[in-house]
Amino acid sequence: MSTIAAFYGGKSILITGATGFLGKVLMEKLFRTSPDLKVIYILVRPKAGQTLQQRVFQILDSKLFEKVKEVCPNVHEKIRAIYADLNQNDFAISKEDMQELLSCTNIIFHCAATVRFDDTLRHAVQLNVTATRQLLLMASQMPKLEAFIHISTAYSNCNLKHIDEVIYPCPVEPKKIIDSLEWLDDAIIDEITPKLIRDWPNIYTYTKALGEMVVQQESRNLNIAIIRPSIVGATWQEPFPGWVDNINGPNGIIIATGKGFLRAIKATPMAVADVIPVDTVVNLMLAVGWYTAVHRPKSTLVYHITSGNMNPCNWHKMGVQVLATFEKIPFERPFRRPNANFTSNSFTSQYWNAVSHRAPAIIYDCYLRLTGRKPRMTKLMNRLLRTVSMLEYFINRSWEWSTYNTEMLMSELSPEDQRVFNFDVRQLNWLEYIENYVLGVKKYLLKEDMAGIPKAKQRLKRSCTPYSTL
Ligand SMILES: CCCCCCCCCCCCCCCCCCCCCC(=O)SCCNC(=O)CCNC(=O)[C@H](O)C(C)(C)COP(=O)(O)OP(=O)(O)OC[C@H]1O[C@@H](n2cnc3c(N)ncnc32)[C@H](O)[C@@H]1OP(=O)(O)O
Ligand SMILES: NC(=O)C1=CN([C@@H]2O[C@H](COP(=O)(O)OP(=O)(O)OC[C@H]3O[C@@H](n4cnc5c(N)ncnc54)[C@H](OP(=O)(O)O)[C@@H]3O)[C@@H](O)[C@H]2O)C=CC1
Repeated sequence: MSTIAAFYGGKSILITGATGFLGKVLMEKLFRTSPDLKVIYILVRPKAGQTLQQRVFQILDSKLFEKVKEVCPNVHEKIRAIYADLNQNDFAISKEDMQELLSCTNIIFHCAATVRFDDTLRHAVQLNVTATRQLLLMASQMPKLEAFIHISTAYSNCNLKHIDEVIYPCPVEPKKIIDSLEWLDDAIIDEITPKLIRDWPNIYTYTKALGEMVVQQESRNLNIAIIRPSIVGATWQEPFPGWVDNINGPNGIIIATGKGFLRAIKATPMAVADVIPVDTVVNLMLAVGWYTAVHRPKSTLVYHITSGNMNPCNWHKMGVQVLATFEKIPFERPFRRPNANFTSNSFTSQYWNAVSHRAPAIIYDCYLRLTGRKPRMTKLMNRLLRTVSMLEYFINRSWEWSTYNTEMLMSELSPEDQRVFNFDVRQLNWLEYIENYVLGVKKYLLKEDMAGIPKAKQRLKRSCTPYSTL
């Protein structure tokens, strides 16, 4: 029997961000490996016209949770959705719910965050910094709390080239920023933002760094650990390969390339593509939860969960394999035949943007106008190019993350735990992983029918010019 799985048995676990990409995979694994856990509290807000219960049912009824229903048939009874908005004071949690959380919680996994690169500083600080402080305050009032696991990002210190498993100080104290945001108006905040974030590439990474500082400052006597994943990608193995559910990170680029919109990307082909499968991250999170609670390290340990130093893949290798997979498993109704290149030169990149992106979009919009339809390709292309430009920072650089704590933890696990909670990325076969990833994007994100593959292949063979069937 796995020691880690047994540890979570009978426990009350609080998860923030449970409706997000990482949070869902975390819940799935917890229920599947520790079906005798007591309860998972999830802090949820109503969204897109759905109540909390509807959101929970939608998650539990998804393909991701199919295996869970076999091992934990009463899973619905073990999830307790608590109304909460992390943007508000006290998270707008009712008194009764708060009382229950404070008196029962054993473990906290804090995953909620805004991951948008272009969020406003006010909103990003509220969610990634102030809410973390608030949650730590709650945690300090939980008599049964055994561990608080904070999810950060490997890029919280991406202004450095070599990053150790330590919390780095930020130039401005988080408290000062939180306080000043209370009285500064939005126009002034916009003006000072570039000066505040200095050499961080965006507000997201900057506020995640501030969030870590808050964890360090407000840790009191809590048992805390920080986990820093790099670019979180589709599942590698569990519960099945290739599961993804949002367009963040590489996912949107894979779609845009597979649909033939994106033909050139400004990237350094030999830079490390530090993608890490989401199930690998979740396995580490659960191992860290156990280790932190049971071994109670004296200080807050930081764990990097990255692939570059143990099993590196570069953007060239990834790109070639993505394109090769499109030949085998094409996406339906592409704008053009998928065919993309990386260019590391700004001038060439601008040339391709004009010739291969903007010009075809303008021509296609003319065609739509002439046929009495509403033009939309130029707008779509401009948004896509804006998105790609925001990701460029991460695909034109390599970082070195030390992984002593992660390796130490691996060596602490029993052979059974190393198998059930495998986070040894050295075992990852990139070519196989990337193929499953692209297939997962087609199946779970685009929701395309696999039965259409032969027809899509035939069309691909015939095509070399834009399709008009978009
Ligand atoms: C040989 C060549 C072969 C080539 C083949 C290809 C090979 C594969 C190579 C892969 C290289 C991968 C590089 C990954 C680097 C990731 C680094 C992450 C590092 C940090 C990791 C973290 O620690 S943390 C999580 C990261 N956090 C995000 O990753 C959020 C980013 N994101 C946003 O901050 C917002 O998205 C932003 C952008 C403001 C737009 O915002 P926005 O207001 O315009 O609105 P939306 O977000 O709603 O998106 C509006 C439209 O952009 C489309 N779109 C959105 N994302 C997209 C995306 N990634 N790629 C494409 N298209 C995307 C979407 O499909 C919509 O299309 P539509 O208009 O048709 O609806
Ligand atoms: N994905 C990645 O590549 C990486 C992610 N990370 C970190 O992992 C964590 C999880 O990221 P990921 O799952 O990808 O992100 P998602 O955007 O998929 O999920 C974010 C979660 O936070 C919740 N949330 C956001 N705002 C609020 C709010 N006001 N009140 C309550 N809940 C809120 C969302 O709820 P709702 O569904 O209601 O919006 C959602 O559950 C984050 O801390 C992120 O920084 C780190 C490295 C890479």
